Amino acid sequence: MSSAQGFLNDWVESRVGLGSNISNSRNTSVSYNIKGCWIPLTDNGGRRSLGSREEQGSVRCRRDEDRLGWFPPHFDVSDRMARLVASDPVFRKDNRAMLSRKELFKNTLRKAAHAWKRIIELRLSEEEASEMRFYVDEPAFTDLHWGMFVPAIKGQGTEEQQQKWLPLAYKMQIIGCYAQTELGHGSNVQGLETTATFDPESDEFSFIWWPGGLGKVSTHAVVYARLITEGQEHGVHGFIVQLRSLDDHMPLPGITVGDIGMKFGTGAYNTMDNGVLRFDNVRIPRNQMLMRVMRVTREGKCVQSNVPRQLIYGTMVYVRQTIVSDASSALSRAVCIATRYSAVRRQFGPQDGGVETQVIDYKTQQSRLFPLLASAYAFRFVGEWLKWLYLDVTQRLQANDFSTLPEAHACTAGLKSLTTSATADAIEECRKLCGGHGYLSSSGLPELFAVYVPACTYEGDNVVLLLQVARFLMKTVSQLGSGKKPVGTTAYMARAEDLLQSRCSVQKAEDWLKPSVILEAFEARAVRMCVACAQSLSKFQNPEEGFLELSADLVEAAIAHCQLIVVSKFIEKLQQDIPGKGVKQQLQILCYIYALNLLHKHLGDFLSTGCITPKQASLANDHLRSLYSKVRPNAIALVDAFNYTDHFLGSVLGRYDGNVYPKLYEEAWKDPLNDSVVPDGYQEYIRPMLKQQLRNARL
Ligand SMILES: CC/C=C\C/C=C\C/C=C\C/C=C\C/C=C\CCCC(=O)SCCNC(=O)CCNC(=O)[C@H](O)C(C)(C)COP(=O)(O)OP(=O)(O)OC[C@H]1O[C@@H](n2cnc3c(N)ncnc32)[C@H](O)[C@@H]1OP(=O)(O)O
Ligand SMILES: Cc1cc2nc3c(=O)[nH]c(=O)nc-3n(C[C@H](O)[C@H](O)[C@H](O)COP(=O)(O)OP(=O)(O)OC[C@H]3O[C@@H](n4cnc5c(N)ncnc54)[C@H](O)[C@@H]3O)c2cc1C
Repeated sequence: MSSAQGFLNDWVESRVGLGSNISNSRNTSVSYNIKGCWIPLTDNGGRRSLGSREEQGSVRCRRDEDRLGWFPPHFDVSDRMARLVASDPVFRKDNRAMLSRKELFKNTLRKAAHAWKRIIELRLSEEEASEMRFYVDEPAFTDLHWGMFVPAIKGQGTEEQQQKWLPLAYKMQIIGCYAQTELGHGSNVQGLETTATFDPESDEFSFIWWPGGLGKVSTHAVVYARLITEGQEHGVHGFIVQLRSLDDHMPLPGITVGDIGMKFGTGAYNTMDNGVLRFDNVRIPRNQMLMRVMRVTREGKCVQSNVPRQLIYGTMVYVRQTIVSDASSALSRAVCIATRYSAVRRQFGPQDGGVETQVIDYKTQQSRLFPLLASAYAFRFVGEWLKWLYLDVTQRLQANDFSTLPEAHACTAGLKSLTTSATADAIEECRKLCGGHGYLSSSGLPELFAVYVPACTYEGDNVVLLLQVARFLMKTVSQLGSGKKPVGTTAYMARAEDLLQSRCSVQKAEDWLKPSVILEAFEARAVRMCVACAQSLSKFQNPEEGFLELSADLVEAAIAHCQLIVVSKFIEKLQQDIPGKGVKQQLQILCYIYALNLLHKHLGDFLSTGCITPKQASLANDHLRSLYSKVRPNAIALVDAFNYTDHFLGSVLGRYDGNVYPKLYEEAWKDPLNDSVVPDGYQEYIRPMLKQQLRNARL
């Protein structure tokens, strides 16, 4: 097996030198198997050999029986694509922060074109291509083309429209974006001002619009606009619009298009050409309206199909679901950097002058870091479950069963909100966990934060999305007495009466080790917060007014419900058969840490709703502290299990070999400021100043 195919996991004693290794420090050793790779969990000071994983030729072959069947089966694909990208100089990314916007963007185009060439040459499957794009690790127009333009046509186009447009899109003969947001309207999709007016005379639409989309690359867009026919409005629909000539890339007549300018951070999301688009009486053929939900006849009549009109929002549901899995990736990446560096970094230490303490051994470091590690696993599991839920709802929709659509909407909206907010905060926390060096661009964390943080806004502002969850929850509560049994993620509400009365049974710290106890505490908290909101709402004559007035409380209730989903899916995962000695036990510890840390952070909710007593809260905290000690010996193995190459991590602090300090020094010299010893500007500005002071001194 070549180094490009395998995963190095030889754990050997390495030299103990300040900051030159990643190590753990106590004495147990269990085998650990995660994401299909064999990893010995160790804490015997079992340090790994130096040398980045890409460079190593020695590989321990994985055995099939070591695999965790319940992980997505794509480990091999993912591993192969990661190495392919890491070994290709075109995909180099360590110079991004130094490039001007124009250079940066051109380089992104080069990478996208090169990736496409490799995809064709190597005849990569869709899964392989998607993994390759992931490891290239640079936001680009292709994300929107594959992630939104294609799904919009698939989900909202008729069969005939799919047959016409999809082959062109699959072969990249057209490149598309998703143009929905306007200058004045993003969250409020119904309020879009762009109109598509049907003109029966010429069988064409006309548009006036301002979108956020792709400013420099897309030849086509799915544009969302309010449909007007026969002088009447028929809601927002998607329309395929050609923006640029396929010959010379010039905008078509009536179209003004460009980039909206630099965004947050250097490098970061500026590889993406978010754009401005104006239509001035642009005309498109009638059959370019996506007509799965509603058809417009040649005469301009609207014919509603049997699918619910919410399907027009279907692409957003799809993307929100992918964003939850992406949250786990971004979080695990930041946690991998912070954990490895925390094992390398030493500060203070024994009074007798021995070696200083690894900062990972400080309880404060553990209490900040390990809940984030637990969250990375929790989000991975909930992301897998959400993928399943999405596939399930898609299959049902095809069979004209629309019953689970509201739940799918609530789950994707709520979990997108919960996981992206937590991940953005966590990346920043990881930066702080790395002390001063975390602020260096070469730590990889500032760029990761800048690239990631818009996920809290795009694809639905996180608060707006939680309000959607709250609406769904209030509807569920209001139907409790009507005999309609809540199902799926709200099934626990069927036990509302019991949960409103229940008393937590914890008497000693270990009682918090029972999954049923944890689940019940989270269920009781969510139900009580939802019912309290519903009761407050019922006091308003106008429910919409009440909803606005109580929106902050409703958001809290929605968060409680979404956290319950994550906790319960983690617990469900652990009920499955998990091969590998000690693996289940480690995941159980992470599960408890995830849940008990949330409990600790949201203690106000649990205490004020009477779900637990102050004494039980204090026992939970005691227990949480003891769990950190159990994670500590395996912390490095738990982040190695994410199987990230050094190229993908893009962090000097997170290097696999732990060789942080020499590499930090090396990186510093690469900065263009160090190209010359005396800086440009010395003669103009510094020298005259110094001379002036000299003259003044002489005077
Ligand atoms: C080779 C490479 C391969 C692959 C690449 C793969 C993947 C890449 C994937 C993706 C790319 C990822 C990231 C790219 C980065 C950035 C992309 C960002 C793109 C965007 O931002 S696009 C714009 C997104 N915009 C929004 O999200 C707007 C948010 N607003 C809304 O969603 C809605 O307007 C609203 C829900 C907030 C309110 O809408 P409304 O006013 O119409 O709704 P009501 O509150 O009145 O509700 C009416 C009714 O409808 C229900 N509802 C609402 N939304 C949905 C939905 N989405 N699905 C189902 N049902 C929905 C709601 O519950 C109400 O129901 P009720 O029963 O009547 O109560
Ligand atoms: C990097 C990036 C990429 C993007 N890519 C695309 C793309 O490809 N295609 C596309 O069409 N769009 C895209 N967008 C736009 C994005 O989808 C919107 O910005 C997003 O949906 C938020 O809408 P908004 O900007 O109108 O926010 P606003 O709704 O104006 O939000 C502003 C504030 O108002 C609050 N608020 C709004 N409504 C309510 C309410 N009802 N109750 C309480 N509070 C409320 C919000 O919580 C927020 O605090 C992108 C945005 C970014 C940042």
